[in-house]
Amino acid sequence: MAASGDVKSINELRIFESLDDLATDLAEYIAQLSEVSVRERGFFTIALTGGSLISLMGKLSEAPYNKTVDWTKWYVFWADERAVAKNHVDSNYKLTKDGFLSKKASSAIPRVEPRGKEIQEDGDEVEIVFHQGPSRGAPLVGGSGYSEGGQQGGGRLNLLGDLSMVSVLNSHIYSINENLTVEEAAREYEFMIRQLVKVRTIDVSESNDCPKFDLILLELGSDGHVASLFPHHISLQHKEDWVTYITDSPEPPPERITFTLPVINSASNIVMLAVGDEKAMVVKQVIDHITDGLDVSLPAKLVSPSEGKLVWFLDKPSASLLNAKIDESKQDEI
Ligand SMILES: O=C1O[C@H](COP(=O)(O)O)[C@@H](O)[C@H](O)[C@H]1O
Repeated sequence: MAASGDVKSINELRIFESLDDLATDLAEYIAQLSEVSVRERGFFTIALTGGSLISLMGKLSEAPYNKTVDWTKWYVFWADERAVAKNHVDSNYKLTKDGFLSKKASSAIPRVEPRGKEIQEDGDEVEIVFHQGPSRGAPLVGGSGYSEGGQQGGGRLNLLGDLSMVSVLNSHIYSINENLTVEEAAREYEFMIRQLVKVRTIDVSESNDCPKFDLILLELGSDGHVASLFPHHISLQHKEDWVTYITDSPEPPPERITFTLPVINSASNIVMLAVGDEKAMVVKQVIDHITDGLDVSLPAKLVSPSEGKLVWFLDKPSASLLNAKIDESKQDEI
């Protein structure tokens, strides 16, 4: 595994012709990870963030996933949250609930078209899957500091009835407590995660005892931030805490809670998402520019799973400035 900040830590770049293709493949990827985790561990622990990520994973609520994903085994967390009320427009919880967890289905079919490989500037080969054109492919086979169930008792499991919704149990949705100070909320969230690690609902990293989420989904901010880990911020140095807080976010709102880097880098799988041409420069800086040591000016460069896999999902505009050299001769082999 490559050192932090080294581009070699990226295991795969996926670049898509359209947002629709990206969303289709993202849903398929998450569904496959869910299937593997449920088969191997009996649970799927997924940590979400905000931004356009939530709408881009919306196809999971559509056919076939609405019926094939074992939603009852999902445990949902937030890798970062803004310290606002849960019904506030800035809340990542609200974004997820409105845009995903309570979404009705339609009937799209996921498609994947793998195309090539990329040779990085340093000579390392990164698997690259280049997606283009109208999709064609196969449907998936197989299948507050407190949880929502803590408030309401029971979930909205509807396995026997309406299958058209994302049927995650309310008791498996671990939102951050809006009624505490940001410091208390971070502490309480970490405590709750520790309890779930203790009983192995959340897996554990053997190398550092950190929680090992099955999947953490991150979106690259224009300034290179991920979750609520911002450039040059002291929180980038936090090694002991699993969850920390900030009160001086450069982007509003100022108070936020975030997973620390050791937790992010202990995940089994990390998805890094960036879309739109406004992300093109920062994508280039993070992927193409090789730096020595810890580059605290671009937190996304510090995302480097110690045992897991990091896959980038980009659309063409966000990837437009990359020095990606696509090996055309290999495109048909993949
Ligand atoms: O503040 C946040 O921003 C990122 C996405 O960055 P943006 O520049 O696209 O708005 C998001 O992933 C993160 O969860 C959130 O809190």
